[in-house]
Amino acid sequence: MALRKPPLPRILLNDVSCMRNAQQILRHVNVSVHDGGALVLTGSNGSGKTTFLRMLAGFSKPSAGQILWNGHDITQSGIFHQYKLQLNWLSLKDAVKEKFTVLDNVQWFEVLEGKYGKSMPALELMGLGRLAKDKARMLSMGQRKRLQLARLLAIDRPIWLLDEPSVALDEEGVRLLEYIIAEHRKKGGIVIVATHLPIQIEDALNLRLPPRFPRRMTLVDMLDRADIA
Ligand SMILES: Nc1ncnc2c1ncn2[C@@H]1O[C@H](COP(=O)(O)OP(=O)(O)OP(=O)(O)O)[C@@H](O)[C@H]1O
Repeated sequence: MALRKPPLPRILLNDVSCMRNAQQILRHVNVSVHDGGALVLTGSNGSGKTTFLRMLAGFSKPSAGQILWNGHDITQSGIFHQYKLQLNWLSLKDAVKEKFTVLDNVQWFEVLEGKYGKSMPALELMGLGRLAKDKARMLSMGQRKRLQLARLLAIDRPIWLLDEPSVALDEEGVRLLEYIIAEHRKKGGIVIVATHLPIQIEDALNLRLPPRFPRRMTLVDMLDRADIA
């Protein structure tokens, strides 16, 4: 009887380190995520959670190690082209166009994606249906976050990279976020979340990034030390 090979993880970080501004931010990270999986990144301010997500989004490259998608290094240009079409990125910069209506702010992204018909149901699910025709400048911070989440649903790509997705959401908003994450995972989607606030995500892999090492001493620090001595 032939033994079946275990499936490749969809995403594999193999001994990945990352530098920013000549400082080492991440060191020797090893993580694998399969379809339907979730990874939750926690850690103190400046520990590197956003850096981790940016690297996965291809905005910065690992200084060592590899990020593999379906077993292929995402930094290879042919691979990156396909990989980036799998990603849906949500960050504190919400790219909401204030002069457009709420619906246009979602539909625009959906049309660019070559899709149709999901924007309005997504807004309704996120509790923004009755505001669809209003200008986006009327939205509160929490409503803007709900609009971003509606975009995730309308664009409907398999890998969600979410940087602090629950910031500004009320309790009902957080429950909706948890619901759409769970539903996305049921369809085989992957969710990678950086968060300070608790979000209920069943069977998620938790990665707590260690606090950053102290920055290198500046000339001022050295002079201060010389004063003490
Ligand atoms: N644009 C940048 N250029 C250079 N270095 C940066 C830049 N942004 C952040 N860093 C450095 O990277 C480190 C990690 O930042 P990052 O934003 O990844 O942390 P974080 O864990 O997401 O923090 P927070 O919890 O505050 O959002 C910071 O301490 C900072 O020194």
